[in-house]
Amino acid sequence: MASSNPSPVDPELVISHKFPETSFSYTERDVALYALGVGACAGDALDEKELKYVYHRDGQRFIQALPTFGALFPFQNKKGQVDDVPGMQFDQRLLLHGQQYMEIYRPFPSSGSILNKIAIAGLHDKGKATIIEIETTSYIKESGEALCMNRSTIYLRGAGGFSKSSPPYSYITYPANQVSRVSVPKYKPSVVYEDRTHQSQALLYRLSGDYNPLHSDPMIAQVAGFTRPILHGLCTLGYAVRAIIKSLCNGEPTAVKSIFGRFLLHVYPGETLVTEMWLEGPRVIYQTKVKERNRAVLSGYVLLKHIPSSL
Ligand SMILES: CCCCCCC[C@@H](O)CC(=O)SCCNC(=O)CCNC(=O)[C@H](O)C(C)(C)COP(=O)(O)OP(=O)(O)OC[C@H]1O[C@@H](n2cnc3c(N)ncnc32)[C@H](O)[C@@H]1OP(=O)(O)O
Repeated sequence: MASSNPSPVDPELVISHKFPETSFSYTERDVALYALGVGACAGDALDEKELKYVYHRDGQRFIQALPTFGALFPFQNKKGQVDDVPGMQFDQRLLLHGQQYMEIYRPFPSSGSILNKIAIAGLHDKGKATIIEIETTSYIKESGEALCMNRSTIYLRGAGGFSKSSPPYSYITYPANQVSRVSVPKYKPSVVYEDRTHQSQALLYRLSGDYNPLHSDPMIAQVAGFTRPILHGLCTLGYAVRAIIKSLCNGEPTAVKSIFGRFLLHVYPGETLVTEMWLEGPRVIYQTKVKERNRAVLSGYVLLKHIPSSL
């Protein structure tokens, strides 16, 4: 007899899905708009470590892209979003960004044409939620050189419970030890950096390509369980990584090799982000807290190319 309450996820259909390749172009204006969206120069328009992200400082030829600029590339996938995946039924308003992992292979040009190759990298039944992981590898279109890889972990509240047997369904295509939750050290952080987001931060950040109404529409935010629109997870990650580059890498955006972040709790625009950093060789463990609520909202690590000498 057919069930009146069909399973929200058909795992075989989901993991066999093949996304088409997608391409898009960006300009220096996109690079600068993104930097403003993650708070560059917000506290000081003359900031000598950050002006280069938004302006051709001292005759500099190109605006320099922050490494997290590459986290925007998956959002240009017109045909590479979770709602395009057959075999998935979920309420889009309950979707949350759970984790982000990025590998950066070469510095981002200040403008360019990009080709995205997209694949399902994970699917997990968490009972009350389903987690889907989407991996996007981005290439310079003309040369075919790989620029970066983004693996986005998406937490779909209310869409779990599809496993037919125990243990619950879990599938990944990558080494399990590559992305795991970090334990924040018990000892004092090497550096602490504080940044106040603006009330309109999500409204500014969305112009970089993530138009999810959870970040702009008060009614949708309430349906999703929040008192008002929340900040994009990748905006918070952009603040944290910018704080690390400024504090430990003298503002040099090409110092970063890979980035991992787990979104622990939502952030409301206007709140103050306090990022604590622990330097362990070339690896920076970090935790970002919201000062007003004294709650951790993000933790992870950034792997640098070299051990910083600026401390
Ligand atoms: C292609 C690119 C597409 C990208 C789309 C992104 C679109 C964006 O516009 C959307 C956003 O930016 S949303 C804003 C940013 N994200 C957030 O604010 C979420 C913050 N985190 C939370 O609220 C909770 O951690 C919450 C709710 C996520 C989980 O909390 P709980 O329900 O209490 O979970 P819990 O009971 O602790 O754990 C259940 C199982 O889930 C795993 N888990 C928990 N948090 C996770 C997280 N953040 N990421 C991944 N996995 C997570 C737990 O490990 C647990 O699994 P297991 O039992 O196997 O250990």
